[in-house]
This record gives sequence, structure tokens and C-alpha cells, in this order.
Amino acid sequence: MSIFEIERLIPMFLSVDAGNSNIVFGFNQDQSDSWDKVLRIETTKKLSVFQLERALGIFFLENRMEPENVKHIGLSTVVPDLKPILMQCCINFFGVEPYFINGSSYEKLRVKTSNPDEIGTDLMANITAAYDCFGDACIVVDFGTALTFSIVDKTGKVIGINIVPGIKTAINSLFTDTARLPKVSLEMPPSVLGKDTVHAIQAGIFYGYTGLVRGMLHAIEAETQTKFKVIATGGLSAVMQHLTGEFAMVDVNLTLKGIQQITLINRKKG
Ligand SMILES: Nc1ncnc2c1ncn2[C@@H]1O[C@H](COP(=O)(O)OP(=O)(O)OP(=O)(O)O)[C@@H](O)[C@H]1O
Ligand SMILES: CC(C)(CO)[C@@H](O)C(=O)NCCC(=O)O
Ligand SMILES: [K+]
Repeated sequence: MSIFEIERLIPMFLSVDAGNSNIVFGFNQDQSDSWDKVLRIETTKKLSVFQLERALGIFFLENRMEPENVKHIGLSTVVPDLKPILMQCCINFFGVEPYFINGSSYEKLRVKTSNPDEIGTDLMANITAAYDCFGDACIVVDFGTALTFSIVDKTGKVIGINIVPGIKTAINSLFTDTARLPKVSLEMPPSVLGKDTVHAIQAGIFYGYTGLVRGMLHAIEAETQTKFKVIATGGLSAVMQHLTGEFAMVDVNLTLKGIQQITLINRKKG
């Protein structure tokens, strides 16, 4: 049997994480913990089913993957308008109807929330995967369009959420909401003392967000009198290298994992 024939037999799970900046398609070879095949598509206002199918088609060709191998799909979207487009795209391209994560998806989980219809499904995916990993009091810090903190006690109860403008969102808002400030790249400046406008913004953002994250974690631990395991995720966790000392773990695939876990628990019969 050739390697390609073997690959053809391996069933895959697809987690779709539709956020405000990116739609992430993560492919997982059943139950294993590898998310090495990931397609990111920018979340734009006029995204069509056709555009998504074309992007998937190219990705599958490049990676020598077969749409028929995808047997199960879990879908989380925090952009309501994307739901019908993504559902249709999955049905057309894979012939599979996705499991759509919503406020009723959490009943069988070990984690509990008192606000299932309001909390973002991406945050619940993060929380599910983090608690599955630690089984203890934990905080998920997600560096996405929004910078979020999801706080879980040792019993798995979600005891709080914090939402802050994400790092890129903050940089972009300085550019769009002022007359003279430029759009700057996400780079650590040479010094905290900004000597020109670009460095002034970069230093403000990098040192400011470092302090914000440390300050939030400190305030949460002080108020709850609890020591938490802290796990970071989100594309921008990579640019906050100087914060790694704060985290027990960094896992950029946390949301994809949680989407898979919530889907499999709900799809299991009985
Ligand atoms: N390694 C990286 N280095 C720099 N920027 C990155 C990296 N990976 C992702 N990004 C950018 O970081 C931003 C955040 O990415 P991430 O996928 O965590 O969240 P997002 O999709 O923007 O958030 P949301 O899920 O809220 O839409 C995006 O604008 C993305 O383009
Ligand atoms: C906070 C974001 C934008 C993070 O992606 C998303 O989870 C969301 O839109 N949540 C809804 C509000 C809430 O979680 O309380
Ligand atoms: K995200």
C-alpha cells in the first residue's frame, strides 16, 4: 500500500473557529492531539461560500488531503452572520453537517457556566480544553481580536470573564481614531522610553499590555485567594514572549481542541 493510499484511509475531525479577525479550519487526525493542518482565512464582511470553498480546495490540493476523510465537524462562531455561510460551505465541500456549538452545548461538560447564552462559544471551547488539561483552577488568556481572561475554579465552574481590546485592535484604534498617529507593526521597541512616534506606540503597547496581563492575573488571584494554572492561547501570544514566565502553558490550538471536545461529547449517543 502506498503512503497516499494509507493517508486516504485516515478519518479526520475538523474544528472551525470563526472569530472576528480569522476563520480557522483545524484538521485533526481522529482523537490524536496533532493540529498540524490549519487553514486561516481572514474574516471579511463579504465572504462568500464560493470563496471559502475555493480556499479549502487549494489547501486540500496543496496538502494532498481528501475532503471525504473529514467525518465530523464542530463549528464555533462569534460572528453570527458567518453561521449560514460556514454551514453551507461544510455541507458542499465535505458532505458533512457541522455540529453548531451554542448555549445548549454545555450540559454534558465537566465545566459549568451560569450564563451559557451570553458567553462566547470560543471562550467556552478554551475553558473546556483548559480544564480537561489541568482539572484544577485555571485561567485562559486568549490574545485574539479581544484579549480575554476566562477564570475557572477547581470544580470547573466558570467564575468570571474579562474582555479587553486585543493588542492589534488597540494599535489599529490609535491609527483610525487620531489624525497623526501611524499604523505601527507589532514589534518590541529597543527601550521603554519612546524617542519617536512609532517607538512611543510600540513601547506603550508592549509594556502596557505586559502590565495589564500581570495586573489582571494578580487582581484575580488576590480577590479569589486562589492560585491558578494560567494557560495562554491566541495568535498574538507569540509576540508576547516576555510574558511566558506568567504561563504554565502556551497552546495556540486550545480553541480548536475545545471545539472538538464539545462536539464529541454532544455527538456521543446516550
Ligand atoms: N504568529 C503570529 N504573529 C503575529 N501575528 C499573528 C500570528 N498569528 C496570528 N497573528 C495575528 O494575530 C491576530 C490574532 O490572531 P488569533 O487567531 O488569535 O485571533 P483572531 O482570529 O484575530 O481572533 P478572533 O478569534 O477574535 O478573531 C490576528 O490578526 C492574526 O492575523
Ligand atoms: C469576546 C469575544 C469577542 C472573543 O472572541 C467573543 O467570545 C464574544 O463575542 N463573546 C460574547 C460576549 C461574552 O463572551 O461574554
Ligand atoms: K481566537
